[in-house]
Amino acid sequence: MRIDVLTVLPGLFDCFLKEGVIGKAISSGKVEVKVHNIRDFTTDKHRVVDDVPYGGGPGMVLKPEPIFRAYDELTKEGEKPYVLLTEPWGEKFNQEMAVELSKKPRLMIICGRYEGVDERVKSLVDREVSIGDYVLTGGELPAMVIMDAVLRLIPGVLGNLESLRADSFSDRGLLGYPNYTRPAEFRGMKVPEVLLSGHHKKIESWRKEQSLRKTLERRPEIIENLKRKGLLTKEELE
Ligand SMILES: N#Cc1c(N)n[nH]c1-c1ccc2c(Cl)cn(Cc3cccnc3)c2c1
Repeated sequence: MRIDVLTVLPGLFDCFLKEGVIGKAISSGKVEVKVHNIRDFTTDKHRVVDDVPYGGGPGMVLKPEPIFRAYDELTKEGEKPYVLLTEPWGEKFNQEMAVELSKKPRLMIICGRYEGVDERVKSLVDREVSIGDYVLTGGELPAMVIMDAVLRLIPGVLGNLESLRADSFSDRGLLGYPNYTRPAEFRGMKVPEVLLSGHHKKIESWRKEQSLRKTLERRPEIIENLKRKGLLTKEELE
């Protein structure tokens, strides 16, 4: 998969693209991510990317020309990308969308800043996406959240251990089970006996029960949704 990111703050992506699972996936060539500075697609001496909003109002708006120039330049060859625009009021991003996007051969993510992008930019966009009902200062963090959730789904990106963990639980949106490591007792708090038993079947069913219980308590709508889709097994429903 290739992802092109358009942003006026390319430096925000430096650590994200160098470290961890995503950094390894890029350095190993499993995925390709290119970050482009919208300023590099301006033609004036001052490399202006924003301007005051028509009709007045606070803040600045990202101009359409540099973004269109970037799009034209980056789509001259190869497959046309599926274009995302991060927006405060976009469609809510979720695991289902992450799975759908992970199947696209090429994505482009336009990250806005200031008060947003000129409305005409949306003629390039396939999906306006928000990562949640809270207000951030710009579209770069949402772009990193989306890339993280999508790229981990690309075959080969997760290591063996992690891919075992990425079972039907997390990918069904169920909450995770409790994790413990040494010591077996710490400040009077003991690790559940079952986890010390070495009985893999019992451990697996304990973890499944913990995950379902936590999901039912904290996010009952996820359980209802899975029930409706027939994605819970008979024993999971018991
Ligand atoms: N995704 C997402 C998301 C989220 N969940 N919160 N905020 C954002 C987000 C995404 C894109 C932009 C752009 Cl472009 C400018 N801003 C700042 C802003 C915030 C509120 C009103 N006007 C501008 C963005 C915020």
